[in-house]
Amino acid sequence: MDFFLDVVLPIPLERLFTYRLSREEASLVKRGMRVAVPFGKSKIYTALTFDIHHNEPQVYEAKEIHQLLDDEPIVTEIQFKHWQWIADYYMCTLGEVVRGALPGSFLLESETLVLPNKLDQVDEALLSDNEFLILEALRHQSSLKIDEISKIIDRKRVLPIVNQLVQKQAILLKETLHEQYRPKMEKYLRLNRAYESEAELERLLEKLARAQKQSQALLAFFQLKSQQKSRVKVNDFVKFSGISKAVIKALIDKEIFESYEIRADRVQFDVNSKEVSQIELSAQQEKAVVDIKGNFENDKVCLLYGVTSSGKTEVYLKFINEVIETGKQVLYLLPEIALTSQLINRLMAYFGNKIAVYHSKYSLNERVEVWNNVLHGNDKAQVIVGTRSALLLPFTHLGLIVVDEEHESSFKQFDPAPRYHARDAAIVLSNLHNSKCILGSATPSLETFFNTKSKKYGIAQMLRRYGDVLMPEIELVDIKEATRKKRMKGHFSEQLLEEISNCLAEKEQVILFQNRRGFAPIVECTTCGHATQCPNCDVSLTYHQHRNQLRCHYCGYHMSLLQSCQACGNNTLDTKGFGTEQIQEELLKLFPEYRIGRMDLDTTRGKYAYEKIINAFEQQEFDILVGTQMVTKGLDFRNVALVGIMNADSLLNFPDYRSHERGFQLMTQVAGRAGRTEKRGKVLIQTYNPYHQILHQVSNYDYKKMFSEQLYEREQFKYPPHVRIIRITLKDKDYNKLNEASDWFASSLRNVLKVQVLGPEYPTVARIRNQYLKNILIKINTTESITRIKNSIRRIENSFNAISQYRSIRLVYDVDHI
Ligand SMILES: Nc1ncnc2c1ncn2[C@@H]1O[C@H](COP(=O)(O)OP(=O)(O)OP(=O)(O)O)[C@@H](O)[C@H]1O
Ligand SMILES: [Zn+2]
Repeated sequence: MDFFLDVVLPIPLERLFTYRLSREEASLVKRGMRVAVPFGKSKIYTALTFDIHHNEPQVYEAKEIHQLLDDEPIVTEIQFKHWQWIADYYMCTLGEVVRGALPGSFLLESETLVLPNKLDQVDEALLSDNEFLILEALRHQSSLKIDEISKIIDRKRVLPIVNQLVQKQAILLKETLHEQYRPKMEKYLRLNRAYESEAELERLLEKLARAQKQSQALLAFFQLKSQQKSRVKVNDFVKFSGISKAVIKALIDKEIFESYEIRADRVQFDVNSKEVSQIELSAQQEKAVVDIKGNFENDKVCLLYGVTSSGKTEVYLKFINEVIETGKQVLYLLPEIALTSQLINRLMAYFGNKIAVYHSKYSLNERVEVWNNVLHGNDKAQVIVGTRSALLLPFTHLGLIVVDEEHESSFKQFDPAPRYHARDAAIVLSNLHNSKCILGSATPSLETFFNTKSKKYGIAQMLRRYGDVLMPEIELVDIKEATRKKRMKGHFSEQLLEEISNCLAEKEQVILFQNRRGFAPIVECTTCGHATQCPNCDVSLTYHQHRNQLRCHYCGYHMSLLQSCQACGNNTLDTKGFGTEQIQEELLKLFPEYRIGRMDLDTTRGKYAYEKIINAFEQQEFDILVGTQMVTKGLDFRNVALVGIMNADSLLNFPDYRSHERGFQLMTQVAGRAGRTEKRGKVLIQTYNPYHQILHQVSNYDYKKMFSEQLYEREQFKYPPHVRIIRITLKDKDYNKLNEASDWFASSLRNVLKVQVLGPEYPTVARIRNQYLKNILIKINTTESITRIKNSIRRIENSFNAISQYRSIRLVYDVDHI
């Protein structure tokens, strides 16, 4: 009897693909292993095995597999179930989920390039013959394809060898080139051991008697060391003593001091582990723990609704601790990579090496390592901290999922497919594992809070800050009046400037929030009104002063700033609106003696740029931090007394049913960064419209009012959580064709579905990278079967694809579009 194997290819194919297996291969294959298979004319793909059977495919000749790549499955049954759910629910293929889930190096293809890494440092004694041959070839050639390697060593089965060489750091795969993981190193200082004894030390001080600065440095070193009772960071030392780096260097050259480096995240662990291994919860936190447990007993997902700085993290820690004591795994999801670094230090202090981190900025190597550790249930990866893709790891016995900042829209993946919501997919995963799930937020999403009202989820609340610190006082500043009376300095009201000065005088720090990056979003001619547009997208170019450039934030197009207007030729170009760069620039003039940092997409491009800025602000190397919404998220700074929101109106005036909810969340979150330790913080919100209801809800911390008002509106106008939304986007370079096609699609939907169909409509930015876009929204009552509707949409899609002139059009489904 013949054996056939169904595999999942990591590409958008609707169906599984079938290959022929030998009897021997069939005895080795288990579901969830990788196989290399030929596909198309000449390509080799890595695919996942799914099913063995005896049914020969009818419409194509089944090819033989190329080779088996694993001895054991690398994907679990639960993962397959979960991924299938994601594919069905979010209307994509299982292959797309697989591609999104597996670390790239699991998916080597015939085209993958292999490059030499640290060839000189490789110990040849540890290489197999084949490994040696490959490295020899790489000494003469800058790169090799997998196929070429196959020829060199004269065998088909090369991927395991390639992986070995990656592990040995002898080679790099092309994708890894951009992603070299460099741990953040911190410089420390210590006294040469030769001077440890008192006698030697005295002799040294005598010797230095004439080098006054050097002996001062030495004394300061001892002072600091006895104060902080731990290792001495070079930066701390400079700040503490005012001793110049030149003097320190002189002492290092004389071999009196020694400098050394430690991986930053490990250091925290070394220092703190003894001091804080015990979690002492406040009464409020204890109560929350009891409430959450109550809900767990009823098998409910539980929302931990706790105001900013109420100490939600410690509550999670308590649960994490209990779960890992039973030997189970924990997944801790965060919306943003930036948040992981602050959190990891905190977690390490409690759980040491049981923590592993997983997100896209980690190298392929490390991701594979974490994958394997999770799969084998190793201690090293008992608690996984990660962003949404961590949800797709091969957990074997998951006991708890924490989704922190559950309201964040970055939990939803936009591009490419699978366009899943990590919070919702986490709840499904937690059900599959029979595990517990906590969602946490100070500003829960309307959906989640609604689910607690309808008793679908449980809720635990913490309405006071930890240590009973008062919530910051929020003041609305009317800048309409001030602008009219010309009493603004740049974009700063008198009140805001005064508060900043007071704060700086007290040696406290300030965060200023502006939701746009760059210098100014529009450069406009005051004579003819022409604004410079992106040639590829329907948006105005943003002015970036630092580079004297106009840039498109959608496609990256840039040009240098023109001297005169392209349309009328007059020298009357002026900027309109403002971004973070302009605020920073104004601050540099207003407060020349202070240090001003900026955190936005432009300053956080490098891999560790994020961490650097956050650390520098933590270490008070900046007095003021200007930022976009990056500064709003869950960061815990100790010394921030004032938060300023430069312009609230821009947050509330988006043409989007969510803009009020989002505005509330953003402002409340950024306000929450102020006054987290003892002294009450202050927040100033500048606005042209101080009567806006959302601003009042923000300044009174009235989440519940916001919730009920918004919920009422959503009910009136039929938006989530009262309906589900599927957004269909059509894309094409041809404007007319797109219009025709999207009309066709929308009217077919209207004919077939008995639900509300809106559009087609152009989005706010109707053309991106020369592709025109049109959206169709489908609103589905929560009582309706969403599966039935998706099936109908698929049938319409099939008819659509049968129309030859529409074939170039791309269709993108976004289920639960947010
Ligand atoms: N039980 C505790 N013992 C000691 N310190 C605590 C305790 N609970 C909270 N804290 C401290 O209070 C501060 C705020 O806690 P945390 O960062 O967990 O707040 P949060 O509720 O997550 O706030 P946000 O929503 O703004 O992120 C932290 O610096 C934390 O170390
Ligand atoms: Zn563009």
